[in-house]
Amino acid sequence: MAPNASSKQPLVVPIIPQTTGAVLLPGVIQRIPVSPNRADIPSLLATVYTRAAAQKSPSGIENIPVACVPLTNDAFGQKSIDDDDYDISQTDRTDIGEYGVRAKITGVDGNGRTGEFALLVRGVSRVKIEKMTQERPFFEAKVEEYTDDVSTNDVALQKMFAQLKLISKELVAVLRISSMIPRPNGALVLSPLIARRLEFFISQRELKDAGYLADFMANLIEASYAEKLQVLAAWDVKDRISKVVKLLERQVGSMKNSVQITTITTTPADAVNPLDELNKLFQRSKVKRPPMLPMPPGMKAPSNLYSDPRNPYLQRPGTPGGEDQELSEMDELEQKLEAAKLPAEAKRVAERELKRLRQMNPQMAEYQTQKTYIETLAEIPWSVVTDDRLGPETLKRARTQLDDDHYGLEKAKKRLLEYLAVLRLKQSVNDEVDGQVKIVEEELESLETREDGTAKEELRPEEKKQKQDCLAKVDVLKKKKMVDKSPILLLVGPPGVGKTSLARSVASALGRKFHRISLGGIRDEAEIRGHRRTYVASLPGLIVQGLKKVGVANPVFLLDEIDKAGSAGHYGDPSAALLEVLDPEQNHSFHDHYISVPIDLSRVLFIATANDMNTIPAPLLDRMEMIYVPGYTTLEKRHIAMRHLIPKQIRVNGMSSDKVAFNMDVVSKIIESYTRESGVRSLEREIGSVCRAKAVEFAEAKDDGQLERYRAQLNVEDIERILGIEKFEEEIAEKTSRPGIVTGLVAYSSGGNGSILFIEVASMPGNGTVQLTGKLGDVLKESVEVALSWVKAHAFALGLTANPGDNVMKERSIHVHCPSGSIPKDGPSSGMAQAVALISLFSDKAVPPTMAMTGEISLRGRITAVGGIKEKLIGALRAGVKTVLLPAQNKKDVKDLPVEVKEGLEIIHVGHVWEAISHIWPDHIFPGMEQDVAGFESRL
Ligand SMILES: Nc1ncnc2c1ncn2[C@@H]1O[C@H](COP(=O)(O)OP(=O)(O)OP(=O)(O)O)[C@@H](O)[C@H]1O
Repeated sequence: MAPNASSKQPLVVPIIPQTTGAVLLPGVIQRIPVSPNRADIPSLLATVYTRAAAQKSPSGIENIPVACVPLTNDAFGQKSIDDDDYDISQTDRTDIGEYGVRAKITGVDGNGRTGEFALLVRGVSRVKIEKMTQERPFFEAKVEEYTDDVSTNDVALQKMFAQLKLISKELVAVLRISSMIPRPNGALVLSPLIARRLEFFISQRELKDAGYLADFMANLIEASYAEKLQVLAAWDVKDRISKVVKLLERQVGSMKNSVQITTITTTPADAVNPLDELNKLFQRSKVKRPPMLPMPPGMKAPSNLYSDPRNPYLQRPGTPGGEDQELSEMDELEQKLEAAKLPAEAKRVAERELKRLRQMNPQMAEYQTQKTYIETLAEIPWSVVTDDRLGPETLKRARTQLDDDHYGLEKAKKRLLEYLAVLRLKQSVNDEVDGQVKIVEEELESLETREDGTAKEELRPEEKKQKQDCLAKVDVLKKKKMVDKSPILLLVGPPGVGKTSLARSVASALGRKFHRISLGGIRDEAEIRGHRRTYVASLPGLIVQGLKKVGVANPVFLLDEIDKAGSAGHYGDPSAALLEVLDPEQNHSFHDHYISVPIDLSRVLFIATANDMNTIPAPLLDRMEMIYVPGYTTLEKRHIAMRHLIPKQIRVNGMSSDKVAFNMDVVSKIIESYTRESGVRSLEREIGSVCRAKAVEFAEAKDDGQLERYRAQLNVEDIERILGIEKFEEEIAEKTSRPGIVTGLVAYSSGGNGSILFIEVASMPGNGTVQLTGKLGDVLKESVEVALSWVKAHAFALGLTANPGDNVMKERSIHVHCPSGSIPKDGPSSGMAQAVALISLFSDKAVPPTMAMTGEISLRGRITAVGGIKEKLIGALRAGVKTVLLPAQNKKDVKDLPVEVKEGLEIIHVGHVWEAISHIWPDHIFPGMEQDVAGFESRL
């Protein structure tokens, strides 16, 4: 016996002598035509049927084994026999070959008109004839059965198997290429789909299937009768593989050389062409004839391959032993669509498109586009949702989550919790309504069923009325349900203040999936809405892509940097598309150009972020609820650093708290000398740099075996050594006090940041003109003029002119400049500072540089309220200001200030310019001040 085969018990089986050069191989289904002069087959069949009936076998004759044995020919030292010449009565046992294949008769295919018929047999395993036990009316013999016994540890076999797979795939590849070449009518081509399936089939085979794959491939290729007999006689798997590989190499070589392939099989004309059958099988068209497709070993071959659920090619995913990938692409798509539970409209479209796809030739370029579209439809989470974790514990859990992740931000957290509370309330109302609906529906059901559980045929009049009442009640209750139109939240604040991470915390507190869509720099509406399918390489928009990615219909979407999305331009208006996304009234039927079926976005919780509200189009802003996330004070930053950023960076950089330790001084040093920002992003970066530097130090000390020299605790000197020279110094320290320079305060709308601003006024000989530089807006220019008018009007009272009638601007011009780069400045809030700067210049008295001021000025010198007090004062404190003059009307804003600011700054409220200058220069006597103030007060 061959080393790679094992024998089983001998068994006695009827023999079907194979004529016409056909050779059945194990795992292959073959159609054996039976000519009228073959008397042996009818009697063989009769016996088989009788045996099957005696066994009461449910699968009929399939259970009765037979053996297909080729007749001997020259290759085996005997004669070659043609089908028509074959006469069983003239055949004796010497004409029957030594080797054959145990087979099952899987069907009988008859032609009622001609009386001809064919047997459908499936090869199971190789057999060797031991002894002929009967010759008439049909041959029967005692045979020994052999099955492949493959050792998976056999290295040589592994190599041969790899080679077999390789050359098999090459054959498919060559077939595929040759199919693309135009050929005469009727010539056989291998469809790309089949080729792919075939490739897949080959690559799926494992070492244990080595012999089976060799048989499979031998059946596919062009080979002479003798060569096929040699394959049949190759009991040893290695021997068989080497024979088949040689045949395959020859086939591939000849195909490569010839462009024209008309047929690749030498099977007789009336036998089934395997390629043809493969095409049919894989396309699953409704062909009548069973294919000559090899079945996996041990697999039952059903008589109808196309409908039998045991057919591996038809098995559904998940069924045991099923090769789901073997399903046709169409089936997979259909199943995907089914699983996606599309809403009615989408379903209609999907079915229509699937139908179109079925009619398309897979070689058409459009085929793939069409397929991708249907796949995208199936991948959109139409109905899949994650459970909102909105129970009694929600608010508590959300609070803890927000507090754990963020320091401070009380107002933002409060607003987010309010939002969650509303969401929960809505849901509990809905749950209650659902409960009531259920009770009414149960009532309805009991009304319509008899006691024995069967449905009543007709209702009594009073029952009919009761039913109508119930239906009306259900209607009313359903209307009571709160539609979950989640408001869109907009988090506005400077960069790095935790807007993104707040949104992330909300998502995790709700147990929803989180997805970030970056809108910065989007100019093309199609990026949000997708491209129409008529465009080449069209894709769905960011929203649909996001839905596909998260795979649920109720995620949290963060629309990051909504203020930086472009407005109407060359490529449509992205903000108009956003409007549709964000409007709770519209977003239950969002329209993506690519998908072109309305998509319900109402269950998505949108949270948008922006740095600057001013650039958000008004209609968009109108749809959102704003939550302001202000910048942090140094104190807050210190806490954030100690509690969140340092532990995070220590972890991220592979250190631990016993290897690197920060203290408050170190953190303050980093905040004050290396960062200047409203948020904490740079701070986090710098802390990261320090951790990395310490990691290097630690690793070096460890490598040198000098761990005792390593110091975990950081000090201020370490910071200077690690982070280099200080990046920022106190701005105020740069300035020495000079007449004509005043420190103003600004809150930049871009970035929500506050800072100080120097107003410089210089005087020069001239004719009373005023020059303004420093990127000043119109309102600011006007406030300079108002300030100048007041100073000119009160020049004498201020002691700037000798006589009441003199013009302070006579023979001089002034130049007002607001340095600090290209930052655009506008707004009236520097009016007071302008007036003070002019007075300082004309009177030659400097204003203390640590004093800053903000306030609008009226023509009569009154100081009125301004906005952005918190940012301005935080900025002022950061810049080293000690005293600030604020309008008296802004007293209420001071209450909300962080303690650190209140304690760090002396805040003086003033109502009039006179009041301001009396605080600035307390020792100076202005000649007309008392009279002017008295006059001013009497006019109030
Ligand atoms: N209050 C805070 N407590 C703890 N960590 C914070 C806090 N604020 C910000 N952070 C941290 O600062 C980093 C930057 O925050 P985030 O990315 O959320 O900023 P952002 O406001 O979204 O900025 P941008 O506008 O630039 O997108 C994150 O690592 C975040 O965890």
